[in-house]
This record gives sequence, structure tokens and C-alpha cells, in this order.
Amino acid sequence: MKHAPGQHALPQNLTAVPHAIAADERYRHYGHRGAVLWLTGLSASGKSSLAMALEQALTAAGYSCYVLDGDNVRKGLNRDLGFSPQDRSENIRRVGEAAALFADAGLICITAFISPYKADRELARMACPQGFHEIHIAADLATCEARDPKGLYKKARRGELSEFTGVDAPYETPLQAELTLHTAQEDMASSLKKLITYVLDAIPLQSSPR
Ligand SMILES: Nc1ncnc2c1ncn2[C@@H]1O[C@H](COP(=O)(O)OS(=O)(=O)O)[C@@H](OP(=O)(O)O)[C@H]1O
Ligand SMILES: Nc1ncnc2c1ncn2[C@@H]1O[C@H](COP(=O)(O)OP(=O)(O)O)[C@@H](O)[C@H]1O
Repeated sequence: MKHAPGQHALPQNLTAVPHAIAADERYRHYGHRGAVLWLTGLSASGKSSLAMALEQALTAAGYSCYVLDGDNVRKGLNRDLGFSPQDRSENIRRVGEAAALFADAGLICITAFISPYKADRELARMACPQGFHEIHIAADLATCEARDPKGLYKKARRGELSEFTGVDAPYETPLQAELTLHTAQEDMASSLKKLITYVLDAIPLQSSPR
């Protein structure tokens, strides 16, 4: 359809608001509020496994979710960053900002990063006013080291990898996480069940979305 000069196809009021679609419309569309589920824990504690399984379970239940993890963030957006304390902080700052955008768009953003520093996790929380749920994937170092799925703990012990979390870099244990999963003491199905139960309660789904 052709428009005369000065006319346009969009409704006039779209130019008057910062977001053309308001939060309530996103809620009606997705059937739930946007939020960030922030998984934190040592390497091999179970973050990635639980994040992927949770995404699958929530999607099957009718939620719209997306996982941010090292695989899709450290290879692209954050490929300039390593594992120094400064780089880890910047990694988490950017992930927090990106997660906030996903939540603002109405999605459940599940993040799976070691995020070893308490102050960085607090900054991420402040960046995500839509709702930030810190979930501590708690497994002791000995268990994680015994799992060692990528052989990184062995490398670190041999001195071939420096500043490895738990070996020669710190992990600051969350003191007030919304949920703690003890993944050294229970199998993955039990941890996943607790996680799903928590999310269904904390982020209710409308009875008839869309
Ligand atoms: N030095 C060092 N310390 C910790 N981890 C290391 C290191 N070097 C590489 N890796 C691999 O990178 C993954 C952790 O990346 P993150 O972005 O989650 O780390 S952080 O939050 O910035 O601390 C981590 O993945 P996960 O095992 O899934 O946690 C490791 O596989
Ligand atoms: N309760 C549990 N929750 C999650 N993972 C578990 C659990 N028990 C054992 N595991 C195993 O621990 C390993 C964790 O690896 P991964 O998910 O890659 O950890 P991370 O992303 O934290 O590095 C997987 O092999 C997983 O099957």
C-alpha cells in the first residue's frame, strides 16, 4: 500500500513511547513475566546440565526461555575476555546486562556462569529489576574435581592452567541465594525437580496464555 508524503503506515502513538509494546502486552503474549534465573557454582558443579534440562522442561510446560552460558557468550560477545579477576567481572557485568534485556523482552533467561564474585552477582541482580533468582549449584571442590568432565582440574593441578576457580582462584559462596541445590548429595533428577518446583512457584504461568 502506498502512502502520501508525510503519512506513514505505523500508528502515530508508536513514536511516543520508548517501547512500542508494553510489559503487559509481553505478559499476555508469553503468559508469564520475564525473569532471570542466575545459576552460580564451581566448574563441574552441574550448572550447564541443569540449565539445559530446565530450559527443556520449562519450554514443555509453556514457558519461553533462553540459556546464556560460556558456549554462546564467551565465544562471541565476550571473546575478548579471559579469566583474570577483572575479565571475570566484566564477563558477568555483560551477562547481567544481556540477561536483563532478555527479561525485559518477556523471556525467562537462564544463565550458567561460575560468577565467582559476590559483588559481581549483586551488580547483576541490580541490573535485572524484572526479577533475579540466584540459584547456588552447590557441590564441594572434591566432588567437582572427581567429575572433571573436561579434564580442566587435572590441567590446573599440573600447572598447565592458571587462575582456575577452586584451585588457584576464589569462589565466594552465596550467602543468601533464593535456592541452593546440593548436587554432590543428590542425583540430577532430584536437583531438577527442586529447580522446576521453585520456578513454577516463583514465576507463575497464566492459565491460558496467548
Ligand atoms: N581459569 C579458569 N577458571 C574457571 N573456568 C575456566 C578457566 N579456564 C577455562 N575455564 C572454562 O570456562 C568456563 C567458566 O567460564 P565462566 O564464564 O562461567 O567463568 S566466570 O563466571 O567468568 O568466572 C568453565 O566452564 P564450566 O566448567 O562449565 O563452569 C571452564 O570450562
Ligand atoms: N545433581 C546433579 N545436578 C547436576 N549435575 C549433576 C548432578 N549429579 C551429577 N551431575 C553430573 O555432574 C556433571 C556436571 O557437569 P556440568 O553440567 O558441565 O557442570 P558445570 O556447567 O557447572 O561445569 C555432569 O556430568 C552431570 O551429569
